[in-house]
Amino acid sequence: MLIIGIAGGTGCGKTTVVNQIINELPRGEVGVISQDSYYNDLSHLSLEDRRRTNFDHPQSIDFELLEEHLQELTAGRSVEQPVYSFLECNRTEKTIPTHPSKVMIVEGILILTNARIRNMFDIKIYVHADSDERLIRRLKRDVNERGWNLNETLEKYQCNIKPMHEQFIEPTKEYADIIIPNNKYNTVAVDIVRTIINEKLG
Ligand SMILES: Nc1ncnc2c1ncn2[C@@H]1O[C@H](COP(=O)(O)OP(=O)(O)O)[C@@H](O)[C@H]1O
Ligand SMILES: Nc1ccn([C@@H]2O[C@H](COP(=O)(O)O)[C@@H](O)[C@H]2O)c(=O)n1
Repeated sequence: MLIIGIAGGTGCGKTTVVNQIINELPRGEVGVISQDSYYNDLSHLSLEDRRRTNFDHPQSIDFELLEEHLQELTAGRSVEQPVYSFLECNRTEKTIPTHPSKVMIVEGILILTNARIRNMFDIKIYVHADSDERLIRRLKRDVNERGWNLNETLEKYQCNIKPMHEQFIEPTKEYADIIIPNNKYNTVAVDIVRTIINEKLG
């Protein structure tokens, strides 16, 4: 199994790049694991307290479960990937059966911060977009899709998102084998990654 890690700050376009990469590949040959599925279980907290959590700090992620799942998949066994609710700020009771495949893509802002996870990746990719571009995309998404208003999103950006990005996420760019500039849609970079995957799929 070839495991590809795709990191980068919030709104840089990781999900979009992953979808572009897998769009023209044979279904079932490439699996995707999202870091969002591995946010810690916060069922013991009220929704109000969950909404106050710093979701941009590495400690917000259950890296042990992510590592266990990657080990299981590498060993050829299926796992139950948790399903996350951004509106509830918590894991739901649902899971998605995730089966081993020739290529597994793992994407998330913090996935390169954890050395054990990082060392499991055959290829490490960092998607870069300028911070103003990312903030604009993030504002639109949080307000339209994730249940936050404009002021809440700007406050989160100043208190958590920006400082955590500078402290934990941006420095992981140095681990990347490939950096994809994504201020604009980057079809050339996507084609290159797809070519690498196609070679693996044989
Ligand atoms: N290159 C790009 N140019 C303009 N908008 C983009 C680009 N890449 C992604 N987007 C948009 O930005 C938003 C965030 O993208 P997404 O892929 O969800 O980022 P991430 O997964 O890194 O948070 C989405 O609305 C997406 O359509
Ligand atoms: N309940 C939550 C959990 C996380 N977030 C934010 O998601 C961002 C990471 O996801 P991307 O798709 O943007 O990579 C991260 O910056 C968290 O702040 C959230 O808003 N609500």
